[in-house]
Amino acid sequence: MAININWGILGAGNISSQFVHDLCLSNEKGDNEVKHIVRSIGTSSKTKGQAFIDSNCIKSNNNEGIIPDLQTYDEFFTNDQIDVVYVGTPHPLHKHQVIQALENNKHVLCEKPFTINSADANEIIQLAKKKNRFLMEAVWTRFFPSITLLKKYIFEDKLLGKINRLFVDFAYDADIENLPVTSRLRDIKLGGGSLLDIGIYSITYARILLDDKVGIQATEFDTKSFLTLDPIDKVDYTSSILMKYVDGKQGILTCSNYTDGQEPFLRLEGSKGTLEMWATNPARPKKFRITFKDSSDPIEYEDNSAFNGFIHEADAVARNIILGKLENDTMPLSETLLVMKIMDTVRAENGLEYPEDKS
Ligand SMILES: NC(=O)C1=CN([C@@H]2O[C@H](COP(=O)(O)OP(=O)(O)OC[C@H]3O[C@@H](n4cnc5c(N)ncnc54)[C@H](OP(=O)(O)O)[C@@H]3O)[C@@H](O)[C@H]2O)C=CC1
Ligand SMILES: O=C1OC[C@@H](O)[C@H](O)[C@H]1O
Repeated sequence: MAININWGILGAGNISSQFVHDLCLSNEKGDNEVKHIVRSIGTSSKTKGQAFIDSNCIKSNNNEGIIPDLQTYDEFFTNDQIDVVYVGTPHPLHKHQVIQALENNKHVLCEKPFTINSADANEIIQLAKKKNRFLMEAVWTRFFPSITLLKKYIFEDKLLGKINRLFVDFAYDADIENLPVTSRLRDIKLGGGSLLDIGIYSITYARILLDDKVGIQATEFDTKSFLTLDPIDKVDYTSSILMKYVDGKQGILTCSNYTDGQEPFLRLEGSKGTLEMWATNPARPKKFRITFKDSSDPIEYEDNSAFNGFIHEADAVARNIILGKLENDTMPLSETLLVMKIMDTVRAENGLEYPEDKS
């Protein structure tokens, strides 16, 4: 079945570029039943928006004959050719922009973290229900083929046996000291710090690999945590979370903006074997190896496709919308709330408050 889906891309920045790259590549290859059409770029600067179109090679021949509109944010939300808005702006803007999109009857795929706290997340989830629109947090990691395969190996085939521990470290040297204080990584008003930006992935891996359930069906767990707050910026650049599930298995989940992490960035230990994962960007699970205690042949997997990996979530969103679904089974809104609540708890334990927490 051919599916056409019309995207509006909000914010002509880094992640929107990477997302749009995959949509255009998919159209160019021509072997996807889903045609992703970029209808509009919502941007604060049309010059920047034009550069975005040029540098990402959005052309009529890879965009179903369409040259996207360049629109101000206000024009963008009332564009009636847009089916679904992709929100690719800094974290604190997400809430208001998701509300604007929903109020204009658009479906929404919103970048992680969905909002700054779970109360705000809940507010927009309720609005999406009221407006009868699809809404999802863009946790692209969950949609990679490697993750589907790993869940089968771990939970159905039980290749690793009984799972005992998971170590995940998302760390890269962001050269914080030399970034302008207005950078979204540093500025508390732009949701700066590591937990909401990259710690969310360490938590996501724990949710994927330590629990075969998702959202409201999740297995019970407990957490303890440490954040180190920068005395000047007042946000965290180092975060450590311990997670313990009711059956005793533990997650040791860390992240840092101060240092490049070691490879493999992830190790899952079971009674029969060990899973390790490698990635230049741990959000993209493109390579893993499972080794066995009984010396049977290891299982190795590597995804060498030219896609960044956003195509998997984009296809899932398009299919859900065409079917009239309001949320996605792989990344339901209750899972967003669950992860947001973990981050609320970690922040409360460590005194990290954003302006949004006070409103
Ligand atoms: N899924 C993933 O792997 C990744 C997700 N992200 C998420 O995407 C979001 C955006 O991150 P990223 O693309 O790196 O950020 P960028 O700063 O590169 O881009 C954000 C864009 O948002 C727009 N914007 C609107 N208001 C502001 C403002 N006050 N300050 C800065 N930008 C503004 C700008 O677009 P314009 O000028 O066109 O209006 C800007 O280019 C974050 O929430 C982040 O967590 C980020 C990286 C990877
Ligand atoms: O989501 C993300 O993944 C990759 C990181 O480099 C980036 O800061 C973050 O937003």
